[in-house]
Amino acid sequence: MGKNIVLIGMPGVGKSTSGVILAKVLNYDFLDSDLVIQHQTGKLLKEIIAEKGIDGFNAVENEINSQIDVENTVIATGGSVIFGADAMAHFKESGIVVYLRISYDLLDERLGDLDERGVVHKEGQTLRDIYNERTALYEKYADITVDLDGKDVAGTVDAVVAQLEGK
Ligand SMILES: Nc1ncnc2c1ncn2[C@@H]1O[C@H](COP(=O)(O)OP(=O)(O)O)[C@@H](O)[C@H]1O
Ligand SMILES: O=C(O)C1=C[C@@H](OP(=O)(O)O)[C@@H](O)[C@H](O)C1
Ligand SMILES: [Mg+2]
Repeated sequence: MGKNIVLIGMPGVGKSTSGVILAKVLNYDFLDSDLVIQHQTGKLLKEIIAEKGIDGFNAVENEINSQIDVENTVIATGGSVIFGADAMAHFKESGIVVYLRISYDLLDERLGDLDERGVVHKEGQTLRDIYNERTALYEKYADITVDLDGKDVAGTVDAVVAQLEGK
């Protein structure tokens, strides 16, 4: 079975944008797990968040990601997937987990309004809080970490390919 390449990282780092190009370069398939969630539930992510709240969304995200059954596929996950222990265990087993890391300052510049963007967070959490809480989890699950600061999409893809070759 050909292992998947599973992209994790903060929203706005380019998991979806760079992921599809990475798939072309590697001659892999591409899957955006946010779209799988929307397809399976028949709802937009923001509708699920509005209806079920953050914990409810994370539960749906965890369950659907745990059941993704593909191979030789670049999977762009949603930024909050790391809150789902089952999903991450599944991805660790069936893929190489690649953490696309961005500095806090660049993320702050890149992300617009957190609510508009649908970033799941608790009431009152700042971007700094979210960044710190998630960084520990991204690091915990990463097989490979690629630093994105100063890289455009092509540079990101090249850096991921180079690190995968070393694996
Ligand atoms: N390396 C990059 N440099 C600058 N902008 C980028 C880069 N990667 C992605 N973007 C832009 O950031 C936005 C969010 O990218 P997206 O792929 O949706 O991120 P994610 O899936 O990680 O949330 C898009 O507008 C995209 O064009
Ligand atoms: O990080 C987050 O809280 C989220 C990121 C989104 O995906 P991207 O990381 O692709 O933007 C999407 O799953 C949802 O809006 C929640
Ligand atoms: Mg995405």
